[in-house]
Amino acid sequence: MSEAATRPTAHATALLASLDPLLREWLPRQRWFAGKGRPIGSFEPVAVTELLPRTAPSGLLHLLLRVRRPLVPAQDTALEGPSTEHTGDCYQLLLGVRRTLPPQLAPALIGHVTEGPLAGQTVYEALHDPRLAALLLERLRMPGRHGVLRFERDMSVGMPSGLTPRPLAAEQSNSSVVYGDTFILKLFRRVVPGVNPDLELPLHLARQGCARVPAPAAWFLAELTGGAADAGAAGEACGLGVLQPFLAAAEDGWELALRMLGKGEAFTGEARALGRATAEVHAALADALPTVTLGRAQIGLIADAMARRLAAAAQAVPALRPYAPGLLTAFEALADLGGEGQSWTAQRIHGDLHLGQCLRSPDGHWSLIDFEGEPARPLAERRMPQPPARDVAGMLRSFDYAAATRDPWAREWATDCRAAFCVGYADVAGRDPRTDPVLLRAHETDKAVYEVLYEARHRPDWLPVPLAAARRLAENGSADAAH
Ligand SMILES: Nc1ncnc2c1ncn2[C@@H]1O[C@H](COP(=O)(O)OP(=O)(O)O)[C@@H](O)[C@H]1O
Ligand SMILES: O=P(O)(O)O[C@H]1O[C@H](CO)[C@@H](O[C@H]2O[C@H](CO)[C@@H](O)[C@H](O)[C@H]2O)[C@H](O)[C@H]1O
Repeated sequence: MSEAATRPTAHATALLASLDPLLREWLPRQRWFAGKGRPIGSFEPVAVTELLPRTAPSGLLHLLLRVRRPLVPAQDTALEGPSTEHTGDCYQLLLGVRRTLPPQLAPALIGHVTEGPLAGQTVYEALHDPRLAALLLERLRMPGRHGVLRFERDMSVGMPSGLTPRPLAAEQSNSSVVYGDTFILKLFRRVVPGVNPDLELPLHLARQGCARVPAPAAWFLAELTGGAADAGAAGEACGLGVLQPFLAAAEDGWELALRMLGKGEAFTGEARALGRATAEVHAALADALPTVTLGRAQIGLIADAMARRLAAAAQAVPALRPYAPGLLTAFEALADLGGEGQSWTAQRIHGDLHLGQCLRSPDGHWSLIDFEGEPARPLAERRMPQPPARDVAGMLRSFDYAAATRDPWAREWATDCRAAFCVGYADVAGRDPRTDPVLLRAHETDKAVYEVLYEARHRPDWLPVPLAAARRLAENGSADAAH
């Protein structure tokens, strides 16, 4: 967020000061908070919007909050992602405010305010309060502005009022609420100025008639004027949330894969179908948005960026260091191929494709969700055209992850799924991703490096999974000998 866009009013500053001690304690415990393990320096209000006045029984505060942290050593910054001490990270909070919290809302408690404009009030996670979650849906039903917030919708999609809200239990990078098993609202947590690909790409895909993505029905943004100082985002609104049809009967690919693995059943038929779905989405994105040819210079830049990410990850996670020289050979081989005149096409892609981003309807139809890209990467980077091999590599890694949940590691299962996925991809794209082994290996290596950082940061118990892949990729160039 830019400095100018975020000049706080005296009221917003006082409000935030009264919440300061609560948020300091509560924020680091949230899965979506990227600043774990580093002390919070200061909070600054980027925008405060009262969606419901603080009159009985409850008020609804929408808060965009910048969290600044003190200067830390480079390795910690690598672990944390791209935020800097200068800009900090901006988070979206929806706070309910009540005098007393009814027992059913106890799990949503953030804390009791003792000083300032909110003194004597109890603050809690608004999305857990059916009354406040319903109010948000009502706002989405009626396009228009509310302070800095702008609500928009696709008027061709019917949106009944009165749908019962329930927050989704699985807290991931963001937070979601399901309305009457009809819609799901995804609220972005760590927000940056500019077009959010999780709204942008599904809108384009819907306009292309691509049936692989639930089409956005409504969305909301923040208009923070004042000349944004952040890279490439000047004047662009900041995406805050998207409402999509909820595929109530669908099962996500990760759960399904684990279930089938548990029963000793093959997943190759589904893996092949997933390959086809991915290739269809890629084809639609290539039709809808510009593509570019990657020549020698661009391939060199991609290989350099991968090598830099590896160096940063190895610095942050000591356990990765023994494999770094072997992993680097994947990026050197990519740069060499670029030097030999090899070129590839880059296009907009999903950006963080894994089994958990794929939903299978009971009729066997696969949909893809969550086009936000890797949450830790800068927005401009996430919105750049990239080789589709990046998504393919993401899925190949995911089969490896699923296999790693078994003891002993179900390596053959993963190998079969990886091959089937590539065959399915080729069914639609006309070209098997394995035809470009150097490109695929580089992307798979880059993904495994990303995963090492991700797990170190969010789920240390899972770190052995990408580390084992790093070891295999460093030794023999393939995460589970699928080639
Ligand atoms: N359209 C949908 N229909 C059914 N379930 C969905 C839909 N969109 C998301 N979900 C569920 O919500 C979870 C979180 O959504 P996702 O977009 O991946 O959020 P995050 O960015 O927090 O990971 C998914 O794993 C999936 O189970
Ligand atoms: O929260 P997101 O879904 O946007 O993605 C992040 O979290 C994922 C884990 O929830 C993480 O995925 C990794 O773990 C998965 C198993 O839980 C596995 O299927 C993926 O292959 C693996 O990358 C993802 O990397 C991260 O961006």
